Amino acid sequence: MKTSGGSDAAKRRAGESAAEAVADGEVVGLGTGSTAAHAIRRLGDRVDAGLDVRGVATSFASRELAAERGVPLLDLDEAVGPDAPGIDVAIDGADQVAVGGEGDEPATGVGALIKGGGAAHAREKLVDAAADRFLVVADPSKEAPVLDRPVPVEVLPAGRTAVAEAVRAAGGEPTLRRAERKDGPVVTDNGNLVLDCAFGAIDDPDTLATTLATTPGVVEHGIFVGLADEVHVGTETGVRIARR
Ligand SMILES: O=C[C@H](O)[C@H](O)[C@H](O)COP(=O)(O)O
Repeated sequence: MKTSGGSDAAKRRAGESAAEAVADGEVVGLGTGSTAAHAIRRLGDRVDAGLDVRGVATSFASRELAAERGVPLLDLDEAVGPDAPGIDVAIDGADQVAVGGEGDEPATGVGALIKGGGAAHAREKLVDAAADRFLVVADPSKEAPVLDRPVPVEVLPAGRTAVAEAVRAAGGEPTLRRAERKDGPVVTDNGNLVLDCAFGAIDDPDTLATTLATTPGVVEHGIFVGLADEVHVGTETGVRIARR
């Protein structure tokens, strides 16, 4: 599983805090990444202790971990739809979270997110957007007043050059994500490629999200606007919770 900056203890506090917010009987979206993994492990512990939940995985990795930890699973197609239970809450990590507050003040509010460092953002957005409540789990290294990390963009393989041109025309610099342990590109769980697109400071995430979403060949981009309800930020000593 991919890991990122920030201490594992802080990630664990964040993930466990969100897992504790899940109620008996709920359907839970299971995010991807090193922070969401802590939430899945804690949910597994709670299932062992008698909690009745069903998880909806956002990736091959989150499905595997949930199965290993004994969390019962539903496919997304079984969870949403006319006679389906729906998704009560999703717990997912982020690569960057726009928050209010200045300097050393505690973060206030939760704005747009950048996700997809693990190339799972397409399925994550499906699940996170379908949930009644979306809890982001993060460590302080993910908080920023303005989003400025490269935006992961999942593209159809045949569209990668055309999308890269469109990204340049929109003021971005695309880089094809390459695999660390094989020669060649990262291939997503959906069989597509990822362009990491650097735009510098993103002052208007909503407009950039629309531009990327309407570019032919883009399967999904990693800007999540207006979806997060809470962010659980694990620190070295505790957890801060900021709400939308
Ligand atoms: O594609 C991966 C996801 O969007 C992750 O939730 C995100 O990259 C954060 O991962 P981590 O908690 O490992 O930093």
